[in-house]
Amino acid sequence: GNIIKDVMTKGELGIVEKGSGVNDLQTEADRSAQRCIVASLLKQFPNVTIIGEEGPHNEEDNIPSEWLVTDMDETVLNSNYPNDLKAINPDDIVVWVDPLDGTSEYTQGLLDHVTVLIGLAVKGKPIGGVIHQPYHNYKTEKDAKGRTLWGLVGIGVGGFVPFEPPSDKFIITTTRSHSDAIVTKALEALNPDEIIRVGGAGHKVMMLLEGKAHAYVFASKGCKRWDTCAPEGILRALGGVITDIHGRDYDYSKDVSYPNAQGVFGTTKYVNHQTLIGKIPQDLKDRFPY
Ligand SMILES: Nc1ncnc2c1ncn2[C@@H]1O[C@H](COP(=O)(O)O)[C@@H](OP(=O)(O)O)[C@H]1O
Ligand SMILES: [Mg+2]
Ligand SMILES: [Mg+2]
Ligand SMILES: [Mg+2]
Repeated sequence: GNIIKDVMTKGELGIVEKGSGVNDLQTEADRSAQRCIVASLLKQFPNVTIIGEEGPHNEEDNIPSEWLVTDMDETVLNSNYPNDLKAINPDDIVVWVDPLDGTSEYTQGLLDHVTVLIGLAVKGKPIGGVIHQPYHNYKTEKDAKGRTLWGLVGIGVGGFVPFEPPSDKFIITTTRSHSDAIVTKALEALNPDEIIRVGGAGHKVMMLLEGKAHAYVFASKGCKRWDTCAPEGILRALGGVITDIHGRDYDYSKDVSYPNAQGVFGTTKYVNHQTLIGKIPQDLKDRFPY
């Protein structure tokens, strides 16, 4: 989070167009934050697979020593772990890293949409994650420090207070910078009372976690596993779920292809996931074949 803020303060974003579509940018903040996260994780967990959005890591990467994060969260470490979590083999773990989620919004100065996502998948299932929001409340609080939300299935969540969304209306959150006719059609089929358009998969799932929306719907193949792993891990710790628009789980094992090519459909536990999936017309679903 500090690296992302430092790059913005210096003002030299070093924007590169990644070329896989409209609004697919990378900045110096994406690159540096990924190097920090990957090097810090590898130092303590050399045997787990780590996959980051900004490409494979270089074993010889010498990051500035002050970037290496070595401390751990005592509240999490002191938790009472369920037995199935105690016996995990490092070979079964994949950490999905999105060093800066909401890059479009970052470059446009919509800074509170930005998050850092570190997701934990075990045997292909997203079971936990961390969402760091470096610019939380930055407009209203002087010296705002950002915040870190976490969740682990079987243990719970921390860093925020879960809220139930309003029971008298139905609110969907979706993309603000990657919309198209199909994305819109899927939203119309669900007939929401309100649509909240914000940047980043992390930010949208925070809307679900904090009761600002009931569902996150994105009928597009634009999101990748690193966008959804961490948010999904936390959402699942609260009884919610993310699937594709057919209602099937994504596989987060190390050998999968990265795109969430059948769309993103996330819900809180307060609405019926399969009932909502059932409202998406079949011809629209057929646009997202396996
Ligand atoms: N058509 C597309 N092409 C490339 N990336 C896309 C995309 N649609 C969504 N994404 C990625 O999915 C994440 C959430 O998108 P959105 O804010 O539109 O909901 C963003 O992650 P990054 O900012 O980490 O790249 C965004 O780039
Ligand atoms: Mg990106
Ligand atoms: Mg992302
Ligand atoms: Mg990113």
